[in-house]
Amino acid sequence: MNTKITLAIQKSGRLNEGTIELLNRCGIKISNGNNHLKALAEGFPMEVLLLRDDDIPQYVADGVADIGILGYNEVLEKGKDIEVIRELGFSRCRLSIAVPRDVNYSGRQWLSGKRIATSYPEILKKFLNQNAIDADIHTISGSVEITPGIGMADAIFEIVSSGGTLLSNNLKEVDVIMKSEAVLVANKNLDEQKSELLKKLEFRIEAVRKAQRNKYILLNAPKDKLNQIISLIPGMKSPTVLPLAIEGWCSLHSVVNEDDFWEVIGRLKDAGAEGILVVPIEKMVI
Ligand SMILES: Nc1ncnc2c1ncn2[C@@H]1O[C@H](COP(=O)(O)OP(=O)(O)OP(=O)(O)O)[C@@H](O)[C@H]1O
Ligand SMILES: O=P(O)(O)OC[C@H]1O[C@H](OP(=O)(O)OP(=O)(O)O)[C@H](O)[C@@H]1O
Ligand SMILES: [Mg+2]
Repeated sequence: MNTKITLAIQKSGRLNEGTIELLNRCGIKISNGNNHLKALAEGFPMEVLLLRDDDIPQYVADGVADIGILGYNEVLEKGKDIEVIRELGFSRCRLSIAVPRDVNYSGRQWLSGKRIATSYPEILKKFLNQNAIDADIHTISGSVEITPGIGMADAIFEIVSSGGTLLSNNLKEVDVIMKSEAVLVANKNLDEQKSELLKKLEFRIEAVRKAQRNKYILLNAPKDKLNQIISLIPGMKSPTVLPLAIEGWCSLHSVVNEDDFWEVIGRLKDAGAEGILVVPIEKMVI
């Protein structure tokens, strides 16, 4: 089968690094860098289009690209008829209302009659409609945070991550409207062969994401505490238990989820575990 799947990714910017890293972890290397609009991938039957992120929804909807990677915020803003396949766990941010630091923001109705600057007018429009707020939307493509300071707007609706840009422009975040992260999207009418390739890519992404969310854990445990310790780290099927050279002790190998990692470590120590080692997992297939 000679079919290739065409993936649209951001040429440069906030998504580019995370996208390339994810592809690399999936065993896919983009060969001729990012100086071209089109690149060939090694390690997967794939062609890559390097675009501005704003254009990706249209390319995917039209079928010029079969699949794409972009921020969920941009998918919502463009409102094209494309399918969101899965979240990818990078370029995490939120879209928030922010106002000058000295404003006494009493609630959403404060926005009534105000001028709000944004690069995401459609998402903002929907939010204002849902809350029955009548406000002026000023659409600009960048540097939204400077607009209140120069008297162009009373509030902004923008991407916030660390909050550093707001801080340096004397603004404060007052309302988080949505959360976003990079997502994999697809054209809704892929033929059978391309759907098959998409499934293979999803399988690789799933293995990488699972590995990122989990850690491999090795520890020594007194045999009389084994059952209690096993219940704390059940692992994929069950932990591996190996005898130690010292009588009455064994070594336990398992997998622990990153989210409850510190809590579990604390409980393992309380239960008598010693010599705890935690190592990253490269890929994880269940
Ligand atoms: N500070 C941030 N932290 C995390 N994610 C972010 C941040 N800023 C933007 N993003 C995410 O990355 C996406 C792309 O952001 P970027 O600033 O590179 O866009 P852009 O300037 O519109 O790029 P392009 O030139 O491709 O149009 C955003 O739509 C958002 O999903
Ligand atoms: O809360 P922070 O961590 O400060 O991040 C938020 C900023 O990041 C993005 O801009 P970016 O830095 O990508 O610059 P851009 O204006 O070129 O998009 C976004 O548009 C915000 O301005
Ligand atoms: Mg853009």
